[in-house]
Amino acid sequence: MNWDQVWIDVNVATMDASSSLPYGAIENAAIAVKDGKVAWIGPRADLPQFDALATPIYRGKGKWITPGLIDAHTHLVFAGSRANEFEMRLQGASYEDIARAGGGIISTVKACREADEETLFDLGRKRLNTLAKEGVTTVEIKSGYGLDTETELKLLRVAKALGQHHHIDVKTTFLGAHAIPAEYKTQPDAYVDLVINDMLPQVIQHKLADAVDVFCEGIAFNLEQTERVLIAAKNAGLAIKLHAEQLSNIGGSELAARLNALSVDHIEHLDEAGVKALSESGTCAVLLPGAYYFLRETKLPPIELLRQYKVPMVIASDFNPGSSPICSTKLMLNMACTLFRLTPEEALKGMTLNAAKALGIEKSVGSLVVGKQADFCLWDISSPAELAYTFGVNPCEQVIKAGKIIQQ
Ligand SMILES: N=CN[C@@H](CCC(=O)O)C(=O)O
Ligand SMILES: [Zn+2]
Repeated sequence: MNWDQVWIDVNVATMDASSSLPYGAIENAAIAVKDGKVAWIGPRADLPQFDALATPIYRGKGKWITPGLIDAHTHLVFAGSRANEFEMRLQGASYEDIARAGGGIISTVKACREADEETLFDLGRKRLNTLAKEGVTTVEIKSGYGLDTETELKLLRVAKALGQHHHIDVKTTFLGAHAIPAEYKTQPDAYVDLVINDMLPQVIQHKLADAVDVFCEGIAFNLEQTERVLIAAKNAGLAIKLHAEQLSNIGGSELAARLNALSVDHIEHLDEAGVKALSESGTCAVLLPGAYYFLRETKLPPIELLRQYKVPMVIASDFNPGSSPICSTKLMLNMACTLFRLTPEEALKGMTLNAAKALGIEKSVGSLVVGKQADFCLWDISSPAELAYTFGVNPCEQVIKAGKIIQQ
């Protein structure tokens, strides 16, 4: 056999959907990589003969390999800070009070309109570096802090550039319909027209987004406005996603399911009819424990129903300055278990295979099987449950992206 690299003496949580074992685990395993892809994976004892003198061999000393982590929901290109709102909330104001008074998303919009691309790029790169240290190999980045054509395009250009200059793969999502900007406060439908007729065509023309998202909520866009944006995106051939049922239930998830969205995100207020709709359409449920924690929400997402209806559950950081200023996948895995009562295996699946599904890239990443991209991490842990169990220690020893060691 002629391989580029081989990892031996490792245990692998493959997250292979066809395995009946927890985590799809193969103990005392080996992985061979060729041309950036997994060329062979299985028990070490079955590893075919290869030219051991000509092939770099990495010995894992019994440590664990998992697929590279995928953070499927972030707003990580932003300027400014909202620590003042954190203080206001500690004095009794709610997230909605602050948003309705012109703070919240709108205050980050002001900072992003003022920031130049270089500044935004530098901020974004530091955040990607932080995620990479914790094993992230793919991240989704949304726009949505511009709310005018120029700034929305600027944020997407920065997100794209980050993907081109960083080892982490970046999937971009156009979220022009994130909030109603002050200039359109009294005419939200005219803002939706702007999103559809001015922003979206330019996003498409410059190939700036893989998907389109809308914040469907009482403080943002109603069902009808949401549907208009999602249909325009679909007609243009883009994938769609939705921020839905975060603070109330206005039926966003059922709409998203009817339109075959890749995912609905937040969904604390989702009911059984909504869960059923997701299950029928194959739409993923993206759970965001960081926002749940930071906003001190009390309504839990319907985890048991999601299990019952076999809706793929995804865990993401939602990293943003307002509702989840937390740039840590490890903490998300932990909170998915402690706050939402997911098992560590469900949480890890939510940041690997199911996260890939939520981005429409599950054919190439998300699990370790022959033919998929060789994106994986070597962790100094004694069982995969430790990834969700500990926080504040970083057991990530090596990150491999498309077969290249990008961090060790
Ligand atoms: N819910 C809407 N959007 C973001 C919040 C962004 C903000 O508060 O800046 C979220 O996913 O939580
Ligand atoms: Zn979000």
